[in-house]
Amino acid sequence: MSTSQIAFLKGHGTENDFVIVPDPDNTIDLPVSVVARLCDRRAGIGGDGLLHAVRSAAHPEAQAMAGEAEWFMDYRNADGSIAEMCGNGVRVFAGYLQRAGHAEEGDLAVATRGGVKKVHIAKDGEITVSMGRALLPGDGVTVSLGGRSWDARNVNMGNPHAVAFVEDLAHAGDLLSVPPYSPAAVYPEGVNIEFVVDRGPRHVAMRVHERGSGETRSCGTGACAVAVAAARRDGADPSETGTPVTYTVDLPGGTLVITERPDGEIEMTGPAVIVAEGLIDSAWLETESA
Ligand SMILES: N[C@@H](CCC[C@H](N)C(=O)O)C(=O)O
Repeated sequence: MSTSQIAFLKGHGTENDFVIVPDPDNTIDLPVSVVARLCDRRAGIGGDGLLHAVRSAAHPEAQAMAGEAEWFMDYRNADGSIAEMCGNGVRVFAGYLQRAGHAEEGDLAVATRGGVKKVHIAKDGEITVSMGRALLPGDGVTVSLGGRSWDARNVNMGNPHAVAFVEDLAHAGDLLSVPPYSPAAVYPEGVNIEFVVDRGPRHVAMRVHERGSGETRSCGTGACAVAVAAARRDGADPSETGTPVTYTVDLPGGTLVITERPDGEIEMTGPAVIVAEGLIDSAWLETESA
């Protein structure tokens, strides 16, 4: 960890919140322990995750994408673990790039561990991300929580999800602070678990327990996984009908609109908000790092 002060921003997308650390040349070392402390809501800045903003050419995991996307979103969960993708994170990352003058309204590309994501920043500030295709491995999955169990759908959006349709979101109770059980054989790297209820035609509501972060108020990849699982449950498959299918997904922190296109591409639209920017105190970093 460098001893000089480190700039940060704080942002959120439908209240899935992030500490953003701009580091164009990839000179800031962010070990697991430092990420976890920065994301700590009492002793640190606080966030569901951290977005390390690095030029693709300067990051070994992103160099191969540098020709397509100038910036790499090096995403970390709140516990410091690395994840392949973060849907809300990509929108907030694009919002940061625009604020910093690295991107303008319109189209841009962002490199992630889940590949290059195409992003559109609209005039009204809403951001649409092409999230790629969902994979739906056929594994039967059971999610258990508080003495109840549900059959769940295994959906991969670059990162793993188990989607359980439940009778009442309250069944997830306060127990979302305790990790729900899901089979390690299907998810050796852990899993994000979504609990879903119907709100109306092609309109659902969900809560999520995120791998590496606990219960969060929103999850973009989770909302995409939920929309695809709901569509298949409802007998809708755009690749068969040639017609896009759109679901509105309500989360505790806001609403995301998810469209699956006939070619399988999933588009997620929602807000991105930059709340603050400042400097991480170097004395705190040195003390805490010691
Ligand atoms: N909140 C994110 C997902 C972040 C990664 C996830 N916790 C994982 O470990 O896969 C989103 O908006 O997609």
